[in-house]
Amino acid sequence: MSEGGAKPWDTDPILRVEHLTMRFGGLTAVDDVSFSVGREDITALIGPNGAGKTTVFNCITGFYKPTEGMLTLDADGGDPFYLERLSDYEINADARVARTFQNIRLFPGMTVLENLLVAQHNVLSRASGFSFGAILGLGQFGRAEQDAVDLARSWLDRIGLLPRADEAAGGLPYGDQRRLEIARAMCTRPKLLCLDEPAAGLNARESEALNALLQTIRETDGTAIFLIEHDMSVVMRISDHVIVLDYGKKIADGTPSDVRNDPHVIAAYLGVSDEDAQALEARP
Ligand SMILES: Nc1ncnc2c1ncn2[C@@H]1O[C@H](COP(=O)(O)OP(=O)(O)OP(=O)(O)O)[C@@H](O)[C@H]1O
Repeated sequence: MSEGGAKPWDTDPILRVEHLTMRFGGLTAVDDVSFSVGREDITALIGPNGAGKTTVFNCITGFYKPTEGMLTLDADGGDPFYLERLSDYEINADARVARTFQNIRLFPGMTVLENLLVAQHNVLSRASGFSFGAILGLGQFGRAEQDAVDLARSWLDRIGLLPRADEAAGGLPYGDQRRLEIARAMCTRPKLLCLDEPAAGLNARESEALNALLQTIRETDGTAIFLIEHDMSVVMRISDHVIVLDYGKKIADGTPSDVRNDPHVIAAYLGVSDEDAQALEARP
């Protein structure tokens, strides 16, 4: 594990996870895990199958209520959001945490553009005041609707799908569907974007396009990215910070080069015993 002074993600975190524990009956899926997610970072959560990665995600995004622990999301100087106390709806709409899932969850029969408009239904519902004027497209609602279309089209432009705006989303190639899902999450203007295995099933070219998209989000949108990923080429190339879980516990936390050379991480991935890991660590 990396040692030394304070890391950038500790000095300016958007999210602090403290002593997170999640038990399912007798099984401890996540065991007293603490880490920070930096405001301007791409942070990766990695680990072998069953290590507890998705469970951590589900706690942060409100799908599970943690058994123990605090999840504090910074609120631009206002009162922070304590995510462990909020519903998944509040975490998304108020704390502005968006997520994607391991399996694609677009509406395949809707058009590409409609998928991005559906994502903005909270803003549109608020602007409508649920009124008759909204049905007629009047006043505030008319403007909000135009803003929603403009935002959706600007995202389609960024991911190169504007020419296919009116096609059914289900007919897009897999890599385009993955990037459309990320664009859909970004249409909610999140402060923290959580991506569950975004590179799963992508070929090398699609993976390249994904990397480029994530880097531009980090650089131009001011959205922190937190991702679970098995594809080490993606993790090592685009992450600023990598956290490694094994059997529910954090075993490493540092820069990509810190964790790449960590004997505990090597041992976890190769399935060697703790004793062998110690021997690896003791080697000059
Ligand atoms: N709802 C649940 N009920 C009971 N056990 C669960 C539940 N969700 C996860 N687990 C268990 O918790 C442990 C961690 O699972 P989790 O899905 O978080 O791991 P993971 O690191 O995301 O794995 P993978 O890389 O295979 O997706 C596993 O033993 C899993 O079977």
